[in-house]
Amino acid sequence: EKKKRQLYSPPGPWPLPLIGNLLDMAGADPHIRLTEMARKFGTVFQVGFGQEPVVVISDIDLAKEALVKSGDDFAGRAPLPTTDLLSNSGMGIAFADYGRGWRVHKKLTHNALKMFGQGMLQLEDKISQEADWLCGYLRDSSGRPLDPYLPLNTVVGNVISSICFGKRFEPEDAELKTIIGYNEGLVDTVGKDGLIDVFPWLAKLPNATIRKMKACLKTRDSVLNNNIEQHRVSYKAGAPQDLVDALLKAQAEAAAEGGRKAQRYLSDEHILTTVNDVFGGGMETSTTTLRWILAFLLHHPEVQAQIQEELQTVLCANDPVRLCDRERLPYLEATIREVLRMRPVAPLAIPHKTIRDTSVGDFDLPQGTRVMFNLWAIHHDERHWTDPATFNPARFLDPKTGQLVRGGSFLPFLAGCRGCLGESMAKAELFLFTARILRDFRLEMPHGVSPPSLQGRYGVVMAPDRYSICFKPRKA
Ligand code: HEM
Repeated sequence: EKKKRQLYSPPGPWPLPLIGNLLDMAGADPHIRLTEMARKFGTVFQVGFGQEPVVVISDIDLAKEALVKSGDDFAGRAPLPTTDLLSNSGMGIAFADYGRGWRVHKKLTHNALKMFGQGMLQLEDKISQEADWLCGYLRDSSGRPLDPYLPLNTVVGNVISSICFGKRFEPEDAELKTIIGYNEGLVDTVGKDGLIDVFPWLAKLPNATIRKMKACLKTRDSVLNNNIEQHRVSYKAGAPQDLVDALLKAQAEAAAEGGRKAQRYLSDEHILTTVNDVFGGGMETSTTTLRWILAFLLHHPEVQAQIQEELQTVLCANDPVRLCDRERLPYLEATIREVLRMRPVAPLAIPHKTIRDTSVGDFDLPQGTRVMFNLWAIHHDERHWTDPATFNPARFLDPKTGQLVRGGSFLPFLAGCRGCLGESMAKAELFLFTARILRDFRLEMPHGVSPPSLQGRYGVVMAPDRYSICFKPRKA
């Protein structure tokens, strides 16, 4: 049916030689500029990052058509200098091109997440344990101003670490601090100095971003290698206890089979890159979303109060909060969704590439086309949302029943075979941590300080600036 229609090349601003549309991109964050361009050129348009044209999709139905209905047509990744450095030239999951290596690692990791947490009570227990620790830590602050960055990073990091390495850390732990430190450094450098990724030859010149990145990667490799080596010693054949065990088991099986799979897809470097993707993909994203949630609640005490009332009505006094309570706490869920809508931590997701000639809407996309999904534009689409710039959790609720409504122009984890690997884990963390914090504490700004800016700094992870909160205990 697609073949019969007349298809066109996506429209877009006229590119200059060499620099393409870089001048059109200047002066604002890329997701904002690209949203403005979509208003002018349409929900599928083309823009030149240097000499490389990129097609930008800014409509929920077309995004779903590309990601879900068109199967794996859009499931490729294009190499970029900074992500190549991060991923040892496309190993692991997030920055690996479509193909057997990506599939092997995504499947192994997906299964390990299922086995060691996700989808099972075990994950809920791990998060609840961390929430106990978190609430204890916040209580110890006795309502004095506290920056939630470190404690949130600790609990989120511990959930991931227990799945990857089978261990957790205290916040003062030197290894945890090193992990948080290099992750922060990588978030600060990957994809940030956009020019390096637009003009790859720049990466070959002396360059502060690349230098910083390489230093972080050196530390990362040594921390992860240490843990992997310890597992090599402790792993009992046949009984994997965590993700690293599961990857080592797959490596041993592939080696026993002979052939080239072990070297081609399951070398030590491959294993390291996958573990890094799970830490990298899971830590800053979830921590940052939790920091956005708290920031919005500081601006909207009425929303905070309504969530607390809902928690009080639905849960009995000292009952633990459980994942199965999500259905009964629709306003809390709606608030989390509203924050994910307004501040998608990855507003342009990760760039995709078409793996064969294909189409989206009325447009023709040859094999190898770079494609970006503009989540910011999709989440702020005025055709779907009234006053998209206004924070209003109730937009996710049916006004008659008060229950959550599905769908909407909303895709914070993307979709399809390239979609976020940690979606259920992230949702469980956002729900349980937020519920526990709000059940135990009233969030207040320190005296005389205004609530944190909701502007956000653009980067691989779009984050609010650091801020402090007074966590006032709600009950003895
Ligand atoms: C609030 C938290 C999170 C958000 C908003 C988020 C969002 C996203 C988005 C938008 C993508 C890009 C998908 C694409 O390009 O199609 C992605 C990919 C990914 N995420 Fe998440 N994520 C979160 C948490 C996590 C967690 C906890 C993990 C760890 C298990 C994780 C692991 C990954 C991986 C490995 C990928 C790459 C998938 C692939 O390329 O096939 N994410 N995530």
